[in-house]
Amino acid sequence: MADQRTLEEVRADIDAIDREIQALISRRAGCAQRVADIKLEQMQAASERGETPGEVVYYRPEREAQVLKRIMDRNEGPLAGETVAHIFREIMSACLALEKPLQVAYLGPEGTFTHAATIKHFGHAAIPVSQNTIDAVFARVESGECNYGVVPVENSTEGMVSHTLDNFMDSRLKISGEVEMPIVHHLLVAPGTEQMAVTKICAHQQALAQCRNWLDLHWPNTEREAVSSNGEAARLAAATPGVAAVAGDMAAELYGLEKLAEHIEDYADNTTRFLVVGRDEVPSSGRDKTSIIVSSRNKPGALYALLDPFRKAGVSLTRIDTRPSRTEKWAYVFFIEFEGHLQDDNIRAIVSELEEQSILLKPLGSYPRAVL
Ligand SMILES: O=C(O)C(=O)C[C@]1(C(=O)O)C=C[C@@H](O)C=C1
Repeated sequence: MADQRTLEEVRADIDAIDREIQALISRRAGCAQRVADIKLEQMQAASERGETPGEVVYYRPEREAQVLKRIMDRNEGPLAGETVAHIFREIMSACLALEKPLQVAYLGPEGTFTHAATIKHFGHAAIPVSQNTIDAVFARVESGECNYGVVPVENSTEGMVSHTLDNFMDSRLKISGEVEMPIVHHLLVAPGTEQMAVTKICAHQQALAQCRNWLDLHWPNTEREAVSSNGEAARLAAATPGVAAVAGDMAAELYGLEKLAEHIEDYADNTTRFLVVGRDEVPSSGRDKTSIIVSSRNKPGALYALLDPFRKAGVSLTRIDTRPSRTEKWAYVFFIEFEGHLQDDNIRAIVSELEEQSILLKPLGSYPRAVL
């Protein structure tokens, strides 16, 4: 039967539902506060037992991934599952901030896609802390100044971010999570800037590369300048007459820029993947990935020998990349990523087999597969 309610009746129903939702959110926040007390009590008890008293870890990525995955799996519409999950992402972010506000270092400045990935993963109640370099993100987390860090690790058109992989070679940080962001570039200018007034286009080198064909077609004779980040490009466009920036929506919003052209990336499914780094290992969430660094002697069949344990165990590899070892000329290390958790028996067996035949094996962490 068609819905016969009047506008006033429907709005009265919405008001009643909003009161219920608000009451439930407050109850949920109260539960989060109780969880925080329990975590503190558990840490104090461990310290009294003489176990090494670490810091209380309030953020639980495995739990958050489970909550968000369950939201999406049981969603029945009319809102899309991802939309509802984003709402719960913000509720959990606010609940976690009640327990302990997180300081999250990211590759800045404000307006970069890494900034957007940080907000997407941790929600708006986290405190993003902009860093000028990937090295600085690792350093802020290693020093304890920040709780976690977010760094770019690969782009679907440009490949791996080698500087991130190199940092993992020496860092004791663990991977705590991953974020995937569709990379949508626009040509941005200060409000009121006419197209003919643009004399220079600024962007991060990767953004210039990802929009090369579009720029060659539409702006073949305009100077292009690679700058440190898309956020910096947007800042220059806002401050310098005649400068346009290739950057995303967050940069446009932060620097008050207008879009001369939208979606100028050459490949529609252009995606960048980011890694979340922290000081603690993450327990199994049930839907995990593991990343390791492994190196073997430079001999025939060395790579086959490294991959065969995964084949025998039927474990899917999701990524494999190489980087110079920096310690031995023409020796390489492999960054291998695969499904499963270091706590799983089959993964333990693979790792112990790799340890026997490699000269270097460094687990970088097991972490929940991206849900949002
Ligand atoms: O379950 C916990 O450990 C909580 O702290 C609660 C909660 C939540 O709001 O659901 C909040 C923060 C954590 O990162 C995970 C989940």
